[in-house]
Formats: sequence, structure tokens, C-alpha cells
Amino acid sequence: MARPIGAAVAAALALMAALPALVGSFTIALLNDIGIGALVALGLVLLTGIGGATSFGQAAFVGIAAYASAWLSTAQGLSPWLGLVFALLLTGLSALAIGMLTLRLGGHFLPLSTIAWGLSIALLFGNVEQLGRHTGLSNIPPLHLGGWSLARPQAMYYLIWTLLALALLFCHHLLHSRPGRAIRSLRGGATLLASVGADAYRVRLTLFVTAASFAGLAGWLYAHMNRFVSPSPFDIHASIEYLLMAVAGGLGQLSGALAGAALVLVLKNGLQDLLPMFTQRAGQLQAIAFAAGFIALLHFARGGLMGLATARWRRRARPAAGKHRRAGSPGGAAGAPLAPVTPLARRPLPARGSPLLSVQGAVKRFGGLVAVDDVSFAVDAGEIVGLIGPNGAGKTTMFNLLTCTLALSAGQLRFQGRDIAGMRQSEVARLGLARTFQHVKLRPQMSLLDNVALGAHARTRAGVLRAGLRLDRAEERQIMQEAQRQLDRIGLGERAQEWAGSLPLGTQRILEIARALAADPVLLVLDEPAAGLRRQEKLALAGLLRKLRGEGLTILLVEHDMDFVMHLVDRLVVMNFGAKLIEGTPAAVRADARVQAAYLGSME
Ligand SMILES: Nc1ncnc2c1ncn2[C@@H]1O[C@H](COP(=O)(O)OP(=O)(O)OP(=O)(O)O)[C@@H](O)[C@H]1O
Repeated sequence: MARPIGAAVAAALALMAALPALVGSFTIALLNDIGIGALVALGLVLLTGIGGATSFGQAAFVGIAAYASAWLSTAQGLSPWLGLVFALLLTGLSALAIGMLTLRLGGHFLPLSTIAWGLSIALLFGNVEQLGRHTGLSNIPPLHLGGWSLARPQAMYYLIWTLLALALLFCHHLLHSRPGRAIRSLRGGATLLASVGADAYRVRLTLFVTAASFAGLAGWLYAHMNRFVSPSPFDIHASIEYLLMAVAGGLGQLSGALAGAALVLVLKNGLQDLLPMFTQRAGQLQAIAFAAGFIALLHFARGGLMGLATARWRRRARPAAGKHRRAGSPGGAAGAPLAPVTPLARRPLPARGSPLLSVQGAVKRFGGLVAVDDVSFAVDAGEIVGLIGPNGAGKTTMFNLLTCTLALSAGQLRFQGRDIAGMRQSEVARLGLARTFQHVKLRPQMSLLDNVALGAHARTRAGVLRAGLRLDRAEERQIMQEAQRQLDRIGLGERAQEWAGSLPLGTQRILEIARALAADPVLLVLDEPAAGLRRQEKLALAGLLRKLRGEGLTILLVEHDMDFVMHLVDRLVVMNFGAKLIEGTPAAVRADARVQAAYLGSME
């Protein structure tokens, strides 16, 4: 399989290299536009398709870079290559500032804000004297590479498509890396990321700046290819066209950026030739034709061109991917096992029996409802403690309080001697408190291996640049080895490459435990880990949890399956109506009349 793909890629590259000799200037100019459009759309595939943040303002970043380099090379007479550095810096800083102001906005407010800043920046270009107002800047110098002038479109073609190929490669590496897994998890919500010690806002901000940088690179190429800039190619219409490219090509795949740019620009050119034959209002009709095409696409092919093209292949590839692949390979992509690498460093565990977690007078109010009412208990290192109680007793709320997913209304929380009340969830996770969720939070379209690898986020360091440039491979191998080790531990090692979404719900809960273990925790907080498991699976889970306790890990769990809990835990804390009912050994709790009354005999 690898050989035919390699041969196809080599043939495509040879054809691309030969094209300037085979086709006319018009086609080359169109291909240059496609390459530049694809760079912008690539950023949008990352930001919108994979990261879930829609931007209607991407053309503004293209404009910032285009104007920056145009101004520097015309007004200041500096080299366009210095212009590239200046353009990327300015685009990156602008994206950082805009992102810091807007990325915390939730729901529809973020896309709305992108329209606002997209419009304002385009208006700014038309009103600044030094930028030539609406007339723009002309006589921008062409690029030179060594002694070679890139003034001709045929020469620019090679630069544009080389940069596009490198950008695609960069993004491919990025997505199969530590920061890439965090980016791919953004759609799972901030809580999922925080539970592995990552800050969703920072991940989104980094992604926003990365996407803007691709737009910046495109803007720089645009300025020195056309040798003229004016405000209109960077306005809201252009932004919508870039978004259309990304959607039409397929927001879920990097190749969608290229396919979408080609589709939109070829269609646009075709319509520009065709429509004037039938009407004098070709411009308006073109907009209507595009709108109709867009609606049809959303109805019939949400995955865009590449979604359609790869659907059959994906269906075939899925079951096969699950077989016989062992990790150790970066990204879990390759089949052959690699030699073991130095394991990730582990944190020291506290001495068995030492105080680990203490909850003092915890209160949580939701408006008038007191979900947790003055609850106090402690957990010592190396024990398994169960938190039980009837439905609605406040157990999950208590879990959310002690993992800092929710803020306390009153009370104190200490973890390893530190006051953690008021800390961010990601900070507490970094201290060694790992959790699973009552309503499973996994990335269904990521492999089991990648889902577990996400757990090691806070133990590792690689950022976007290192990952995109593939300088993170040693660390990545360590992460993959750790993820595979945890998968083997829960008995899912052979299924490492399957999609998490293909697992039954009960098994997904177990997968969450592996992800939590990959964080190398001190305290494991499990919300209903046995729900949905068959008897044999429950026995295996109990065995695993006992083994973990044997290794010195501390476990706090909420569970409704009394048989499972009673045979597993060292101590129980029972809650009812938000308050603590009693605390004690399983035998003492089982014998307590108040507990039996609370459960209305469900423990019999
Ligand atoms: N975000 C919220 N806003 C308002 N009320 C909430 C919220 N979260 C929980 N509650 C309420 O707090 C109470 C305790 O809920 P919680 O989910 O903590 O109970 P639980 O013991 O975990 O129940 P179960 O075993 O059914 O999961 C319930 O009455 C619930 O409706």
C-alpha cells in the first residue's frame, strides 16, 4: 500500500514541477491564486474545522501581512525578506491581541466578533494615509531568491507551491503531536482539556495565532506576486470566500484546504467567463450561484470534497486499523514497533497513610439549591475511598468541587498540604489529581492511543513550532510508549489504533481511566467507573484498582454498584440530600440503619 501511495505522490510532484512548461500563463496565475488561497484555508481548517472556532475575519490577517511587507519594501526600501519577518511578526502580534480580546467569548459571540474586527481592519487599510488609503500601495518590488528574480508568475509558482507543501507537512506533523492532540480535543470542551492539565483558552489562542500566521504568509506572497495592494481583497467578502474554500474542500482534513481553494477559484473563474454570455449582471448572478452551491454542499456533503473522496476509504480503513499495530511509533501511525525509549519521568508518591486530601465544610449552592451542604472528609495516601449516596445526593457536585471543576460557595480544600480552593482545574490536575467523568469525555474520532496520550499533556512540553518542525520526536515516542503501557494495563492494548467512539460506553469509561493514569497522578478520582460494564469487566476493573492501590496510588470513587464498591473500598463516605450521612468501613456502612433508609433497601 505504501509503495503505490509513494509512487503517486512522486508522480504528482513531478507533474507539478513540469506544469509551468506545459501550461500557459493564465493557468499558472490561477494555480498561484489557488496556492495562496489554500494557505489561508489551511489555517481555517485548523482553526475552524479542527479547533471549532469559526472566523469570518481571516482576510484581515492576509491584509495586515500584505500591507506590512508592501509598506516596508516601498516606503522604507527594505528587502521583501525582511518584509516577511515584519509581516509575520505583525500578523502574529495582531492575532495575539485580537485573540486575547475575543477568544474567551463563547457560543455565537466569537464568530460575530470576527466579523467586527475583520470589517474594522479592512476599513483601517482604506483610511491610513501611509497605506495609500483606497488607492493602496503600488510598485511593490518582486522577490529575489539568490540571484534569481521571482517576478514572473512561473517563478512565483515554485515558491508558492513549495511553501504550501511545507505548510501542509507542518500541519500534518502538528496534528500528530502533543499540541495537536490538545487542538483536536478543543471540541471536547474546556473541562476535558483542563482535566489533563491543559488550558483550553491558551490552546485556542495558540491555534488562532498559528492560523493567522498562515494567512500572513499568504498575504506576503500576495503582495509580492501582484506588486500592488488595496483594501478590497482583504475585506469581509474575501474572508467569507476563504471560509467557503475550507468548507467546500472539507473542514475535517488538511487536504480540504487545497481541494476547496481549487474548487472555489476554478468555479469563480469559470463563472466569470460563462455568466456574461447570458446576463449583464454576471457579478450578482455569481454570488447567487455560489450561495446555492454552498447550501447544496451543506445539505449533501458536509465533509466537503475531501470528505466525499475519502468516505469509502475511511470505511474500509477503520476495522483494519485496529489490528496488530503497536505503539512506540510517533503519532501511533506507523505499524512497526520501535525500540523502547526512556520512560517519562514519574512523580514521587506520598508515604502510605499520610494525609492527601481534606475537605472541610464544603458548600455548593446553585441559586436556591444547596447541592453540597457542609461536607467534610479526608482521604489518606494509598487508600480506596468510595463516595456513595442515592441519586441527587450531591456526589458528582462534590467531585467537581474537589477537582476545582466547580468553585466552592464556602469551605476549604487541601491537596498534598496545599490550599487548592480557588485554583483552576488545570492547575490542580498538574498537581497530580486526575479524574474521569460521569458523562464520558473522550474524543470519539481520535484513536484510543491518542486519547490516552492526551493524559500525558502536563508531563511533556513540545509546542506548536517544535511539533510542526518535527523536533519533538523523542518526547513523542515517550508519550506513545506511556499511552501504550496504560492501554495494555486496562486490556485495550491491541485496539490502540481504533477510534475511541467505536467502543461501548462501559469500555469508554475504562479508557478514561487509562487517560487519567497517563497523567501519572497521585490521586485518581473516578465517577461511576463500573457503570455499563459486564460482570467479568467489573471484576477486571476491581483487580486493576486494587493493583493501583498496591502501587501506592490513592483512589476516590463514586459508584452506584454496591456489590462492586463494598468489595473494593477501604472506607466509605455516604451522602444524602447534599450532606454527609456517615463515614466508615463498608461493613459499618452496610449495617447502618440511616444508610439503609436512604437507599430504601436497595443494598439488600
Ligand atoms: N449545574 C447545576 N445547576 C443546578 N443544579 C445542579 C447542577 N448540578 C447539579 N445540580 C443539582 O444538584 C443536586 C446534586 O446533583 P449531583 O449530580 O451532584 O448528584 P449525584 O449524587 O451525583 O447524583 P447521581 O448519582 O444521580 O449522579 C441535584 O439536585 C442536581 O439537580
